[in-house]
Amino acid sequence: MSTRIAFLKGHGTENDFVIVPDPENAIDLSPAAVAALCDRRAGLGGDGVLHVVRSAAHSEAKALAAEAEWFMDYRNGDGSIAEMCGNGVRVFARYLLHAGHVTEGDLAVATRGGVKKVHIDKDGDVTVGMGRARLPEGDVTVSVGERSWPARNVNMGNPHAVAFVDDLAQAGDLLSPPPFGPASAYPDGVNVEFVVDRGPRHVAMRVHERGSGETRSCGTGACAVAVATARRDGADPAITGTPATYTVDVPGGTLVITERPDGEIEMTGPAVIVAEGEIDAKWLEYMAR
Ligand SMILES: N[C@@H](CCC[C@H](N)C(=O)O)C(=O)O
Repeated sequence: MSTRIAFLKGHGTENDFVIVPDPENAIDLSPAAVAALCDRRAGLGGDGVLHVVRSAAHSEAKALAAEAEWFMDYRNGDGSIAEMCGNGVRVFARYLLHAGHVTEGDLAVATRGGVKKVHIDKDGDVTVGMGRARLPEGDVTVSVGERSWPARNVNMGNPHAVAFVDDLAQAGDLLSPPPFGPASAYPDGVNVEFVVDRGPRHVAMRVHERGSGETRSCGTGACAVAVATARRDGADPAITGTPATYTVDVPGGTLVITERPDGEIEMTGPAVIVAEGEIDAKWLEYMAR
């Protein structure tokens, strides 16, 4: 009899994930296995995988086990590893509630970007403390085809290049082939956001994610956009002493981002579980061969 592997499907503003509960870290999730799960035609389909592991059972999270029982072992759709996924951590928390591992309210989740504090609301929204943004100096340019734009370099634990454009369509129908930031600035690749103004402290963006292609939302990307827009607008909470809140529309919904005077950034938005099921371990083994 073949072994079954449980999975769930979830999304945060349509940034969608295959969730693989694996408390004791017993499943071999090779990059090829992740890519097979995320394949939208031959697999389940997703922008990435949320591998749900007890911190104590994972070499990268053991040291965080006293602070956070669960580790989000996040993988991009192509199987690569990323430091952080903002929508992922909100969907991860929604899964923990769904599975009865936690109750509504506050919890901590271990990630490669450190321990994140999460709040699960009764109304369905999930808020995550994303930490502080770093804004490395240096000129960055992003290009799509023949067009190029200057961009702001923002690090949210993972790298982002934020470009302000006149019209989101300027970046093309589909952000592929990938927009390009100078290789020297991003030796490990970069996520690229294109941004337009919608109103006071209100913007809209499209994103091309490293390791996943164009997605319908990116949480770390929305935070990078909020910070880049605030600085462009001359709003720096560390100087003004007042929080700056931006509404960021993404193709898959809306995220609300607040940067506080101490630099800490909070992101709020929906996180949904849409399905659950099982796959045959032999199928995964075959696809990952
Ligand atoms: N969609 C995510 C970001 C996932 C990681 C990114 N593709 C990277 O490689 O840095 C989010 O919601 O933040």
